[in-house]
Amino acid sequence: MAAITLNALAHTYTDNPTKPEDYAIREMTHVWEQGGAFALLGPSGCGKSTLLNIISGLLKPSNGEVLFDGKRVNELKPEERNIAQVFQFPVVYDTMTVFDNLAFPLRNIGVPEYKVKSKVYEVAEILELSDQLKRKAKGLSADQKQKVSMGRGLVRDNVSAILFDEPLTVIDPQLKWKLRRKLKQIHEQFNITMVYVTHDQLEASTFADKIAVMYNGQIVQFGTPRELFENPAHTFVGYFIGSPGMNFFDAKLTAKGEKDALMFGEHEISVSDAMLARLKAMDAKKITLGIRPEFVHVWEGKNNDAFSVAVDYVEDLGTYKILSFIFNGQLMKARLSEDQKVPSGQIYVSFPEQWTKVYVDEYLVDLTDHTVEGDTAKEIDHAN
Ligand SMILES: Nc1ncnc2c1ncn2[C@@H]1O[C@H](COP(=O)(O)OP(=O)(O)OP(=O)(O)O)[C@@H](O)[C@H]1O
Repeated sequence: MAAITLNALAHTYTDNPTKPEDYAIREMTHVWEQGGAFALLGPSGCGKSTLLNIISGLLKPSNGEVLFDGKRVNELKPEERNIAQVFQFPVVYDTMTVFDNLAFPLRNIGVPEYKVKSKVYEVAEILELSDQLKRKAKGLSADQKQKVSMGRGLVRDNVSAILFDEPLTVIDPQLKWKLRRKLKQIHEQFNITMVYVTHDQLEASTFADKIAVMYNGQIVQFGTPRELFENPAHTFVGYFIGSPGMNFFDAKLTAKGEKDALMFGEHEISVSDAMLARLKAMDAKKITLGIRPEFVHVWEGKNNDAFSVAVDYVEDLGTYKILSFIFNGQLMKARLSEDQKVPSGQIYVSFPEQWTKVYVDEYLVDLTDHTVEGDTAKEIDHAN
């Protein structure tokens, strides 16, 4: 088991990189603490597999270091790193039995046969493969094969970490939740550092205690599912997490009498005086406001403090409804609870100050005094 540190890490697949876009991984410093269950979440092509392959040693980074428990491992081959990697597609030897597949990594390093046996039985029990041990892997279903792949990662006592690269892709939807729960249980039992790569926010938040959201080769936020939902550090996090994602609209800081105000067209959006002062001090040019549909307040009757907007349509999603409305020419969404009256025509909405997030050049302007970890802290500092 190990803490994994990525120190000023960057990677490019091109020979002569000249611009940030030439990098699949843009310079990042990040720590996966020992024993944690983490997810690496992001859209296709953002660099997730590249990062995982650098950690496991399949890929040599162009710049920076990988450290396990503080020791540099850049020069170590994958097999010397004691990392187990589970890929999208099961890696099993079809002609071998399930027992021999599970035993393979142990026999490979000369573990005595009596120990091999007890370890294989233990792991097979956890993965509910005990009654399959004598079968040839060839006849197994896709999810059973993937369980064998996972089992091969778990048999060794000394693994530093297990890396999962979209391991449930080939699994039937109704079995996915079962395997995900199994992984969680395995994590609790073995206390191994686990990094789980996915582009699915539900998969990430059901598996991980903390999620790293990756975008364009960078980790733009590392936090609990709740932190990502309530306080997205980057507009991409607001957009990518949540269903539907955050509403965004551009705003301008404008002098209004003695004071400054944040305007969306003709409408003044309420933010704290401290925020107005911060934006002025930053001389912010590109200001974006974000509010989640869950936090838009929809008034049942006329409310002079709220904005008058036009209902566009209402989508019924069973236990809740999504209201689409037009505000200042822009389509936005609000989530209505099951018992909330469905409005029509001209209605009133307001944006509670606490949930109206302010972004400058896509990064959150955070006035609270909490410590944010890793890259995000740096980037927020930079934005501030
Ligand atoms: N071997 C390679 N040679 C050149 N470019 C590559 C190579 N592998 C990946 N890339 C590029 O690097 C970027 C990151 O790819 P990567 O596969 O790491 O992303 P990903 O987030 O894992 O995507 P996916 O979920 O689709 O696998 C992409 O632009 C991709 O085209």
